[in-house]
Amino acid sequence: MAYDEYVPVLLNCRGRSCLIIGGGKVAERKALTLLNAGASVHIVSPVLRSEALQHLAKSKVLQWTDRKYRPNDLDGAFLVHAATDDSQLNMKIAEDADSLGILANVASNGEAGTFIYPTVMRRGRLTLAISTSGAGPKVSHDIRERLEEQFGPEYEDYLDLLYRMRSMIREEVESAEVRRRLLDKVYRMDVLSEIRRGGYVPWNSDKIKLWIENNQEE
Ligand SMILES: C[C@@]1(CC(=O)O)c2cc3[nH]c(cc4nc(cc5[nH]c(cc(n2)[C@H]1CCC(=O)O)[C@@](C)(CC(=O)O)[C@@H]5CCC(=O)O)C(CC(=O)O)=C4CCC(=O)O)c(CCC(=O)O)c3CC(=O)O
Ligand SMILES: NC(=O)C1=CN([C@@H]2O[C@H](COP(=O)(O)OP(=O)(O)OC[C@H]3O[C@@H](n4cnc5c(N)ncnc54)[C@H](O)[C@@H]3O)[C@@H](O)[C@H]2O)C=CC1
Repeated sequence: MAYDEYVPVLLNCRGRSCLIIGGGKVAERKALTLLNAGASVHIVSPVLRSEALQHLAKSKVLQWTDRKYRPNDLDGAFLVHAATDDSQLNMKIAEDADSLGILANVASNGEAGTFIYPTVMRRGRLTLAISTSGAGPKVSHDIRERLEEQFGPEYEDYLDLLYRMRSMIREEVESAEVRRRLLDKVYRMDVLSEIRRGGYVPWNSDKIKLWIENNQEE
């Protein structure tokens, strides 16, 4: 059967205005994802059925407008979640958003929106995102659990070091050829095993600088 092939991207939502219509279980899950990413979250819903959302609204971690959806709620939004328990309304919200060029996720019918969520596993900067393109999110969940065993917490320290080394090489080494040589060596370093064995001490800037100086030759 034909289906849409989604384009996987990682969105930077920090400081961006993200709207959620509805205040139930799905709204809660999406709000927490967005808040963790530093987004500015606005919920429009006559009631907040989720207790977590009630606390977040009370403490002003997110903005709550306690009434039903109106089309002008979309003004200025970067993206919107149509997460009410009224699937006709969710479709209408997605249409309104699309006509304004605003990204829309539809909880009751993923295919009607412009984006869907994968299930996500994080290890610091490592993000593994798994999706069945709407076939059955439980399968994505089960695959994530298997990957969690395969990719341990050591990736966080490892990618932190990799990030700092790559940044410093890009900043400090002018020759593209030397940069390439250094990066080859960085990727070949077996820091992961060292972290797994225990006793790894995160490298400071001096140690990274010294390593860069000493590894420029073939
Ligand atoms: C298309 C998509 C759109 C989107 O939400 O972006 C979508 C749509 C729908 N989900 C439905 C049901 C459930 N969704 C979950 C859970 C998750 N759903 C997520 C993503 C997606 N769900 C996108 C596709 C992702 C993919 O294909 O991989 C996860 C991965 C991420 C997240 O939500 O953050 C998160 C798991 C996090 C984790 O545990 O790892 C559970 C389980 C639970 O609640 O615990 C159930 C009940 C069990 C069941 O029905 O399978 C229904 C039917 C509603 C109805 O019956 O009315 C629809 C509507 C439809 O199918 O179109
Ligand atoms: N995408 C996903 O992962 C999942 C999607 N679903 C679907 O998502 C829908 C929502 O699920 P839940 O969050 O569990 O529902 P829920 O019943 O917990 O919450 C629905 C919320 O929508 C609000 N609402 C109703 N009419 C509104 C309006 N006119 N304007 C603004 N808000 C309005 C209600 O006040 C309530 O806060 C379900 O109907 C189901 O089809 C369900 C489970 C998972």
